[in-house]
Amino acid sequence: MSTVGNPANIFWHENPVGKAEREKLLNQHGCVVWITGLSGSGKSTLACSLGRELQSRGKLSYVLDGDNLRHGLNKNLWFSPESRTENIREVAKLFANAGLICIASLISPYRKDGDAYRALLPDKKFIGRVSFFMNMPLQLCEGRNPRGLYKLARVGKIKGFTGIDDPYEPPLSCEIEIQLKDGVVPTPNEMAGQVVSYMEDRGFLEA
Ligand SMILES: Nc1ncnc2c1ncn2[C@@H]1O[C@H](COP(=O)(O)OS(=O)(=O)O)[C@@H](OP(=O)(O)O)[C@H]1O
Ligand SMILES: Nc1ncnc2c1ncn2[C@@H]1O[C@H](COP(=O)(O)OP(=O)(O)O)[C@@H](O)[C@H]1O
Repeated sequence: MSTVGNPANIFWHENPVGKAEREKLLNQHGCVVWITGLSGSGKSTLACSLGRELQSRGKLSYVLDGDNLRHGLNKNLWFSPESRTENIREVAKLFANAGLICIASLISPYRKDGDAYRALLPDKKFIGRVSFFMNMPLQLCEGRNPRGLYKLARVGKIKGFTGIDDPYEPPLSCEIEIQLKDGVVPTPNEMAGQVVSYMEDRGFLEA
């Protein structure tokens, strides 16, 4: 019997420098800021603005964008339910463990996956997470239509597009929900400010 790929032959190596030491060095807590929402809801915009705000405060963050990962690490994944579940998952946890503020921006359309991410990052004291729901109406996202993908989905040239012929299940619980205020979209700076205040209040920005 072949032993290639047998998990019994794979061993965990403990690193003498632990997360707490890395965090002390960086003076911050490694955590995942999870941003979910429809395509065009503003996830990447918020992620960039938040990254910039944290940088200006001397905090080390890194944006993991669903689109970007699909250019490299996840380039073999497509948009089947299984692939969507696989996308990012463990990578965010690794970044948080490295002591970084990992800003994970991805549609993450299925509720059960959101629950799995929460289970993956269970203890706020060690690997905290802040879930963000960009609760923007489909009509607005579709109207923005930044890469013309909604149009293609509407005429059946892209199959299984989230919000059109594939579901988006809004999360049942999240730390922060971004919504229109009197029909107006908050500015990227306003949104980033909201997350930073949340993180400050909960001590994520100091070790
Ligand atoms: N079928 C289908 N459904 C949804 N989105 C699609 C699809 N095909 C391509 N795209 C583009 O891929 C981006 C979403 O990638 P994600 O990794 O965030 O999606 S997922 O979490 O795995 O569902 C998404 O980018 P964003 O607009 O940045 O969200 C789309 O531009
Ligand atoms: N708060 C905002 N105010 C104004 N325009 C926005 C805002 N957020 C996003 N946009 C615009 O909407 C489009 C889609 O945003 P993007 O961040 O790419 O969404 P997503 O990553 O969810 O697909 C972009 O053209 C962006 O400039």
